[in-house]
Amino acid sequence: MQEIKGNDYLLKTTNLVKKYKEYQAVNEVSMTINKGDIYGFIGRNGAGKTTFIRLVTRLIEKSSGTLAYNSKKNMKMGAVIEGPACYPYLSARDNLKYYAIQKNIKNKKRVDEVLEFVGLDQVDGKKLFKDYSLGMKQRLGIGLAILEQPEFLILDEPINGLDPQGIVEIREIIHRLNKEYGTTILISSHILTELSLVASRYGIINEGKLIKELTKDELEDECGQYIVLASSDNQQAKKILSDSQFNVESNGTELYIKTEKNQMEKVAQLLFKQGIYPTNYYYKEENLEEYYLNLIAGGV
Ligand SMILES: Nc1ncnc2c1ncn2[C@@H]1O[C@H](COP(=O)(O)OP(=O)(O)OP(=O)(O)O)[C@@H](O)[C@H]1O
Repeated sequence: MQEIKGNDYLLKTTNLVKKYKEYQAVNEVSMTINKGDIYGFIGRNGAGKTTFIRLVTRLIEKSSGTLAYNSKKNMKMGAVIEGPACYPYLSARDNLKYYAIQKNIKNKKRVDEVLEFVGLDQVDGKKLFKDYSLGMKQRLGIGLAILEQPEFLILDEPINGLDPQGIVEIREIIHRLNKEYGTTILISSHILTELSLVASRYGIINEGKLIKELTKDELEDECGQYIVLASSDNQQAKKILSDSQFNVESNGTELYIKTEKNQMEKVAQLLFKQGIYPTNYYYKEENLEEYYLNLIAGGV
């Protein structure tokens, strides 16, 4: 686990609980989000992601535990929770202008800056929010959330239902916000492969409990790397490889040899010498999705 130095964290929760009657939607979650993180918050439907996000944005009251921000008294926070909250009969510009007035934003150029930042500056000004594509709606939602240049941005399932192009656009916005403005971002999703392209740290929640927190590097280390082998005699192959100190598991039809890619030749030679011939032989690196499914199943 990455060491958290004194003041590096932005948000720290300790044993945070949200109960609905006897049901613990968030169950003793101790999470740390560091300044500058793009924190990928992973969990399947009903795992407790939105409830946790509503707690940290103080939309709902916690039942117990602590929640601490390490920032100035009035830290600016922006959020898009359960879809963008925009006026359907206003254009992007008018939606932004309306929020700018509400939030008392004096900088007259800010609306144009945001429109450009989220790629909506070229959209026909007569087009209303209700007629936007889902991707445009999400981008405007993010635009509203960043109007005040928040230190912390929370995006709840921002890529749900988007087409590949829409996903790429949101990903670019997230990267730019983090790199150019140093915005700390919490992004929840169950589209794990997509999350793995943006997140620098991960928290995995299941049935209300945070079951794992890890950095991108730690995830790469923990994701399994193995040779997959089917052969003329799997049982004998397993014995030969185990005798040579390889860590081998079998699923009945294939062997999984936990080792590095550069061992492929050695493994093949060991088997050939004993007259065993592969019928299928390849190297596999487990991705975030497979790691997560294994973790949820208690397999890691
Ligand atoms: N206001 C509420 N009253 C009672 N139960 C609730 C309430 N809000 C959420 N829950 C329950 O808490 C659990 C967690 O819900 P939550 O919406 O946080 O999950 P989620 O991970 O965001 O899922 P999804 O991806 O489907 O939005 C669910 O079982 C849900 O039914």
